[in-house]
Amino acid sequence: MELNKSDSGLLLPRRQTAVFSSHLSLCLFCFCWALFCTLSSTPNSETKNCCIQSRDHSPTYCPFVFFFCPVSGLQRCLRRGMKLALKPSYGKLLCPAPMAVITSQASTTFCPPVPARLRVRGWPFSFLPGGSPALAVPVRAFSASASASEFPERVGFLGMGIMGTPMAQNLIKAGCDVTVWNRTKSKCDPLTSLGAKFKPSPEEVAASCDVTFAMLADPESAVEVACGKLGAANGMGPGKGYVDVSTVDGATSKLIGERIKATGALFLEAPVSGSKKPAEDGQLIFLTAGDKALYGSVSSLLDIMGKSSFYLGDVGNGAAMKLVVNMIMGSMMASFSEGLLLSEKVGLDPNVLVEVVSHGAISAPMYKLKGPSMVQSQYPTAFPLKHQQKDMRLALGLAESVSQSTPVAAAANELYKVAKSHGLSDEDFSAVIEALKSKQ
Ligand SMILES: NC(=O)C1=CN([C@@H]2O[C@H](COP(=O)(O)OP(=O)(O)OC[C@H]3O[C@@H](n4cnc5c(N)ncnc54)[C@H](OP(=O)(O)O)[C@@H]3O)[C@@H](O)[C@H]2O)C=CC1
Ligand SMILES: O=CCCC(=O)O
Repeated sequence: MELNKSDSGLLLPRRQTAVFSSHLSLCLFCFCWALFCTLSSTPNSETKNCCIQSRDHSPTYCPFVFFFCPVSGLQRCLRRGMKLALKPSYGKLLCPAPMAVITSQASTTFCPPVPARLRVRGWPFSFLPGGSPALAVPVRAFSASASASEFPERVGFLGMGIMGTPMAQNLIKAGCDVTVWNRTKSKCDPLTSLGAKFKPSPEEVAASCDVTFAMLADPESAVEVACGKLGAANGMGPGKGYVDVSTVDGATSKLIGERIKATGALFLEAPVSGSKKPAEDGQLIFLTAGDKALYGSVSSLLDIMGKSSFYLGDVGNGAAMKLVVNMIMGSMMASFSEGLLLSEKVGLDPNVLVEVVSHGAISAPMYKLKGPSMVQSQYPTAFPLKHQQKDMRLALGLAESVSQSTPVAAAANELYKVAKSHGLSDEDFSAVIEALKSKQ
């Protein structure tokens, strides 16, 4: 066997020397990387409320992730007593590339949720029975005057549709104690199998939770669930909060808010921008208005479900902002549909049009996401067409209330109505293109 003389004078096999030096280089690289990132990073709004979601990370990697997390200012967050939450995007943003891959891997098998009694406040590690370390989400009690750093203990969620389901799932995965309800009970099954509790009415959910979210189809269902016979308002009271994340008009939101507040509870409207995929990825945008104390109290929950939130003042402003955004989106989609069909009619490849648009000033993620399937007449539902038409109708009502002229949106609304009359209500709203085809 060939031998090398090491610096210390020891004689080592040549292969061992090579292995030793490659390990040494790796350690050196890791150390330099951690040092560089620690020095170069500061806690920002991304890291401020971050916490490690135990289900998203294999415990094998958790300490590894944590080792690198000085990197991201995470240890500094901890030292300052901030809540910790690590989202895959967080990993992608701040960790080196290989880490991004590791941190975005979900591992429910190896990293079970941390039981509340085993969580250690202010320290991210807890030890599960069997000795496997997992990362814990510190949980604190909710109060109406809670600051942004507090975490409501028991969270209710009403409405397990396309949006409500992934939003509630993200809360469960983050370690929240979640209780769910849905008109069609079977849609709660995926949530209860993840650990959620079930209650048979909105009233009972609200009565058993500190804060209750509602994600319902339209103004009628939002009012029914909040103020109806077995509605959430009956279970509300001082020290509780109700957050309506459905897309409704301002008048509906005010009605619900008044009913909730009459019980002594707090109310926040918080409709969301972003569709099915952002809901799954915890990347929604919340447009909130109402009780600011409640906004502060639930901000950590909004951070789990979304990437940003706006506080817009009085109830009605969040609803108005959401309707204006969706009015623009509805018109954009109608116009895009016309463009796709016109390009095809004049002998162009609509796929190339999608590509051209994506390079220019009118580029929008929505076109890139939905264009290719629209060309193939496929409309996998993320945002149901019936909801887009509802939003156009409500936006036109808003415009009417202040005598604002909106002829483009009014024309687009007609197209959505035609699409609905062709049985496309439950297709994605991009199916509005079919209304233009059938006209010809
Ligand atoms: N999908 C999207 O991309 C987005 C949607 N939104 C908005 O979010 C809200 C929900 O959307 P989404 O999840 O897509 O819609 P879905 O149609 O998938 O879900 C609607 C939910 O409302 C419930 N519901 C409907 N009518 C009633 C009623 N009368 N009483 C009780 N519950 C009722 C449904 O219960 P059941 O299961 O029993 O039918 C279901 O839970 C809408 O306001 C929509 O405009 C906002 C942003 C994006
Ligand atoms: O209300 C639906 C919004 C859909 C989106 O923002 O992509």
